[in-house]
Amino acid sequence: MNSNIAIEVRNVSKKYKIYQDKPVSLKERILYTSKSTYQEKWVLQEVNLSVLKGKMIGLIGRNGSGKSTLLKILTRILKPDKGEVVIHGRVSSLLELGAGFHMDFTGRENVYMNASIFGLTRKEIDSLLDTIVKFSELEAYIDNPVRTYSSGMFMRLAFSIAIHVEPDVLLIDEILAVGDNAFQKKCISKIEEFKQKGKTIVFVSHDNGAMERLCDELYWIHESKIRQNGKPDEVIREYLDFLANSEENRMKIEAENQKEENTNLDKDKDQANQLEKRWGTGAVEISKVLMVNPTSENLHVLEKGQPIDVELHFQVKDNNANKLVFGVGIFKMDGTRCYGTNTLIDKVNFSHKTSGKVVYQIESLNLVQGDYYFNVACHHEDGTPYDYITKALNFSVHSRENDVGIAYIPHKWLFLEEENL
Ligand SMILES: Nc1ncnc2c1ncn2[C@@H]1O[C@H](COP(=O)(O)OP(=O)(O)OP(=O)(O)O)[C@@H](O)[C@H]1O
Repeated sequence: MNSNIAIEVRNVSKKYKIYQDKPVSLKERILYTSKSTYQEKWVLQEVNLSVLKGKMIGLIGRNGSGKSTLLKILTRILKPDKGEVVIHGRVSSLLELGAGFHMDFTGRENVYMNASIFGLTRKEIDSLLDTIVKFSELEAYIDNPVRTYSSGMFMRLAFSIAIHVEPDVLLIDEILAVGDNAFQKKCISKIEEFKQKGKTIVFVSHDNGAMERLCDELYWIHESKIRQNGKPDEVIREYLDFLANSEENRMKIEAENQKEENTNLDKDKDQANQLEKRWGTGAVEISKVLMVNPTSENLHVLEKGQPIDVELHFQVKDNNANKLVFGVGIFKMDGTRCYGTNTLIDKVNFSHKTSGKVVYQIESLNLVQGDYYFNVACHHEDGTPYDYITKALNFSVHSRENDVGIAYIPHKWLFLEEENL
């Protein structure tokens, strides 16, 4: 093995046994004494990777793709069924440390127990204890049993031990999912400090932004195999495109199901059900709602900030229908209204009486990542409903940013030195 390599994973495969029809009662246990049936499921297949000393790699992939299993194999909590792993140097794993905690012992006792696993003497731990406790910000709780800790406190202590025992290789699983923002920042700057000291790090996280910023190389694990590895920005782009396509397919299937449901509803005379989705006199009918971009594709998945046209195709069924007002409402899938307006509110005079289409043009779709739907409506100026459709269109917004809430509010940040105030 090249002396610059810290971690080498060669043809590693791992399978789990998935048990079926587990007997639940004592009677069942007695009656079905034969061995339980199980299926074998390969959760890692022929995984190869190597990490140079001083480099930080990240593992990304959807839930259940096998990232944590690989980390457990690196930590030696699990043995691979095939292949081998070679690691040079002392390994500290956040996974192992967390798992190694004794719930009835205090935080302080756990520091001693865990650090001693790494070969530190009592004297060495004595001199490190204050630093470990201070970093974890658990001074007030360090003499309480860890079973009384929240998951955030638990991870803070585990992370603090993991980085202070001076390992050569650090394995971290989802540290950014717990703890508050301030602590996450501290973790990230500690990880950066670690990198500068030439330590090797394997990092698993769903925070693509942090992965792109911190890692030298990413491995995308998909359905138990490495699908791609390389420069973080390239791998993340491919990964997001893949997710957007899967989402597109999911939304298409949902749209198809909804279409089918609507057709069934038309046939069904259950008025109550129909009213929930669609109501109005029918004097004007919204026959089609489409989201299109400048090349006129019918879209379901959009990038945050992209321009988009929403087309409302309508047919005037009754010539007495006049003073038409068209409206749209954008909702999150949980029913939260994000925005709503209509041609009357926007003072757009709509005097046409013939069939056609109304286009609601959005210059920049500033919604944060998530799933949404459109409600659309046509009514008379006096409020007489012609056609109201709930969930006329489902769509997803994808974003490479991690802002939260509903919509992006245009803003900037300014930093002024004290002397300039
Ligand atoms: N002890 C176990 N017994 C059986 N199946 C398991 C066991 N642990 C994990 N699995 C299965 O193995 C697969 C890979 O799990 P793993 O936890 O490695 O995925 P992951 O990529 O880390 O997912 P996540 O992002 O949700 O943490 C999943 O299908 C999971 O259900």
